Amino acid sequence: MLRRTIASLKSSISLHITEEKDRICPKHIDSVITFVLGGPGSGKGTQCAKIVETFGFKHLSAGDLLRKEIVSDSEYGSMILDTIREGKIVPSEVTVKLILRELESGDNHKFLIDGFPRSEENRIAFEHITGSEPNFVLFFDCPEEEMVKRVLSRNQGRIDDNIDTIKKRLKVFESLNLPVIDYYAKKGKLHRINAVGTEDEIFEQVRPVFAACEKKATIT
Ligand SMILES: Nc1ncnc2c1ncn2[C@@H]1O[C@H](COP(=O)(O)OP(=O)(O)OP(=O)(O)O)[C@@H](O)[C@H]1O
Ligand SMILES: Nc1ccn([C@@H]2O[C@H](COP(=O)(O)O)[C@@H](O)[C@H]2O)c(=O)n1
Ligand SMILES: [Mg+2]
Repeated sequence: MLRRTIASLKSSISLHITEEKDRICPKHIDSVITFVLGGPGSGKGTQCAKIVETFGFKHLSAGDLLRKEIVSDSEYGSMILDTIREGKIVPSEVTVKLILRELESGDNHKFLIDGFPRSEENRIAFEHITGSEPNFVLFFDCPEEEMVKRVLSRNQGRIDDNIDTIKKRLKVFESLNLPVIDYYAKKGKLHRINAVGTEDEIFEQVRPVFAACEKKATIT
């Protein structure tokens, strides 16, 4: 059902989704969708790798999908590159389209959507287009100083891993991403994780969230 609706949606997504007909409403969606949020360098990707290994989720990193789009022949490539270099947010329709393509591919129905939604605009676009909400949301809460230290020593050749872009990303995190985190906290969907400590220590806070989700799925 989800696949069919997404397939029909793929051709209809444009940069301005305003019409009712452009929505998909997978009411019977049986997927588990987890949003993974946190500032730059808070450890989202690192912890997602552990969740994949332990709980078999499929990891979709919005940033990775956008970076792949830059190196492909995408019409959006140069716009995405400029946006990432400036630490700003790519228009939601572009990012949601990339996420939907991944949700549609493969057999896995348990998804970690890392680095999304980064703004209320992202959140609303996802809800509007898919007609669905995340089952729960992880927030890796990390002090700025630690995030800056981690990003500057990441050494993966990312164009945004420099002090100027990090400062911009931190401002964007505070102004656009924190309201989304507050939104899910108010909805009772947020799991706040203290992102300071070793990778293993942090994962020991993450593990019970997914263990409870598995238990619930067994019972229902
Ligand atoms: N608990 C930790 N302690 C120290 N370093 C860590 C920890 N977790 C991750 N790192 C390191 O910090 C860097 C950033 O981690 P990661 O890429 O997982 O962050 P992220 O939240 O995905 O960042 P971004 O939003 O920029 O993609 C990496 O080099 C990673 O190895
Ligand atoms: N929802 C998103 C996610 C990311 N971006 C852009 O990509 C950059 C890198 O993202 P990471 O998750 O890999 O840190 C980010 O700074 C944004 O420029 C986006 O626009 N929308
Ligand atoms: Mg990451």
